[in-house]
Parts: sequence; C-alpha cells; structure tokens
Amino acid sequence: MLFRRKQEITHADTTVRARAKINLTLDVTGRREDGYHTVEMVMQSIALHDTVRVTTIHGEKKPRGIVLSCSLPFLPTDERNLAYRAAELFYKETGALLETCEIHIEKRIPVAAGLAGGSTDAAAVLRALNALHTAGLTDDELCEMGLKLGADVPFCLRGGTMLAQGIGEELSLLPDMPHCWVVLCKPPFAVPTKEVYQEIDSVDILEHPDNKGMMAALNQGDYEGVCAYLSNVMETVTAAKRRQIGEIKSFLAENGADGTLMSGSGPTVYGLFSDESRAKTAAKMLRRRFADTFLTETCN
Ligand SMILES: C[C@](O)(CO)[C@H](O)COP(=O)(O)OP(=O)(O)OC[C@H]1O[C@@H](n2ccc(N)nc2=O)[C@H](O)[C@@H]1O
Ligand SMILES: Nc1ncnc2c1ncn2[C@@H]1O[C@H](COP(=O)(O)OP(=O)(O)OP(=O)(O)O)[C@@H](O)[C@H]1O
Repeated sequence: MLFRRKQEITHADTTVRARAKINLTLDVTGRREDGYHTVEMVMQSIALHDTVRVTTIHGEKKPRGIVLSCSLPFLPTDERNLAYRAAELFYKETGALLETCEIHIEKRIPVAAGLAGGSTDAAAVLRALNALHTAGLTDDELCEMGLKLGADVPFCLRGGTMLAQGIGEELSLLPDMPHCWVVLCKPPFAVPTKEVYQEIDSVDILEHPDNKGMMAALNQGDYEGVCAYLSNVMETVTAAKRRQIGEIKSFLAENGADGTLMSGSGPTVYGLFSDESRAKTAAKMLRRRFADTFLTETCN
C-alpha cells in the first residue's frame, strides 16, 4: 500500500500601516528626456493610513497567485492596482516562491488626492513581502525596486521628514518636523498627476519654494518658520482652474490654521494647526461642505 503524507499548509501574515504624505514644499526644477520632471521637495509622513494585510499561503493543492481585495469597491484589484504590481515585481525580482499571496487593503486615504495613496500601499506590500519571505532586501534595494512602480514609492518606503530630489527618489533625511495637527480637505474632483506636470511645462513659474529656508526652519525646530515656508508650484496651476482650492485655504486660515497648502499634485488642501481643538473645530465645519475632510497629525 502506498501512503502519501498529507502536505502541510502554511500561512504567514503581516499587517502594515501605509501612511499618507503631504508636501511641505514642491518645486519642479527641470524636465528629463523621458518626460519625467526633476523636483526638489520636502515631504512629511502623516498619521492617516491605509491598513495593508499580506498573507502568504504554501502547500495548497491549487496555488492561486496574487489575490487582492480592497475595502473600496471601485478600485481595481488586478494589475491596475499599484499594490498588486508591487507584489508581482517583488516575486519577479527576488525569485521568491509564489504560491498564494493574498493582499487586503483597508482604504482610508482618499484616492487621487495628492497624498500618495497608491504609492504607500505599494511600499507596504514590498516591506511585508520582504519580511514574510525573509528576502533580506536592504532599504536601498527596496527603494530601487519601489522606484520602478512610481516616483513617490521610495519616500513612502522610508517615511518621516525628507528632502526629495531627482524625480523624487534621491532622499535625504531631515530633522523631524515639529509635531502638529493636520486638517486635510479633498474637494470632489480628481487631478491626474501627469496632467499637472504637463501643464507646469507651459507656464512660467514665478515663485519657487525656498527649500533652504524650509530646511533651516526644520533644523531649528521652528514650527512658525515651517508654516511660513510652505510652498508648492503646482498649487498655482490647479488653483487657477479650481476656485475650491483658494476657498478651502482661506477657510482654514480664517479658522486657526498656522499655514495652508495644496499637497502634491492636489487637489487635497491641508492646514497645519498647533492647537488640537481649533483643528477639530475647523475640520468639523469644513466636513459639512466637503465630505472628504480628515483630522490627522504629523508622524515621524
Ligand atoms: C506630485 C508628487 O506626488 C509629489 O510628491 C509626485 O511627484 C508624483 O509621484 P507619483 O504619483 O508616484 O508619480 P508616477 O506614478 O511615477 O508618475 C505619474 C506621472 O507623473 C509624471 N511625473 C511624475 C513624477 C515626476 N518627478 N515627474 C513627472 O513628470 C509623469 O508624467 C508620470 O507619468
Ligand atoms: N492601491 C491604490 N490605492 C489608490 N489608488 C490606486 C491604487 N492602485 C491604483 N490606483 C489608481 O491610481 C490613481 C491615483 O491614485 P492615488 O491615490 O495613488 O493618487 P495620488 O494620491 O494623487 O498619488 P500621488 O500623490 O503619488 O500623485 C487612481 O486613479 C487609482 O485608480
């Protein structure tokens, strides 16, 4: 008689917080031949996050490959999802054994908002798979892989307060931004990142951020200085077309924000507050008009 040992099924899983980012500054300094733009920007992680759970299963009779699910039904769950592409890339580049890899994303970061929502999910998947497969990739190797998915992914892998140059991948650690409360408000329209970069090519940028000033303020732990140096060249382009950007900024400033700016390619506008109760009140009032309003805080 032939005995076949029943194959053992093993599950391993990990859950990662995928944090959003805001831009404290964003300058576009040139255009490369491949169409990508060189930037100089100060980025900051915030507490608002998606939760990404990754489970690897080995020993099932029928391995199912990468299976992604998401709490937002309108987001794609195939290779159009950046988190799915991150898993595909990880397995391809490391040669790790792919049987079944389940990814579930609990989405809280508003989509197409200038907060690096897709990029941070992708970064979370790379980190999770590196741990689950004990692949031993260094931070630099993960960032190199992440850059193939998008310019914001390397920052999302590292987080904190960073100066980003190149196309966003040359990262230098800066002193932590002094802690403050952040009210985020996303008006109800989407702004494709690619279009904003294209429009930047056809306008004269009259006012560039003072990144040196911003970094000096960070070095001194000077919160008021940070607020004074907030600046984003993309804000001018988008605000000229969408009056809500200016309206949200004015509302936040009139209701206790110490500084306001559009994040990334927008359209999310944020206000920084040293005072939590003022931030809460401003968020509550703004939410009556814009449902996608969040109260969060800086996170290092
Ligand atoms: C606006 C920012 O969010 C600021 O942090 C980022 O620069 C955008 O980063 P991202 O969304 O990860 O960008 P990707 O997904 O790599 O690129 C989307 C599109 O934006 C344009 N793009 C992006 C980054 C960059 N430095 N130059 C560009 O011109 C390219 O046309 C590209 O096709
Ligand atoms: N995991 C994901 N989460 C959110 N959007 C995703 C994801 N994967 C793919 N997408 C697609 O990517 C597009 C941009 O969404 P995302 O939230 O990443 O934009 P964003 O915050 O403006 O990015 P960035 O700040 O990096 O420019 C959306 O249209 C969405 O369909």
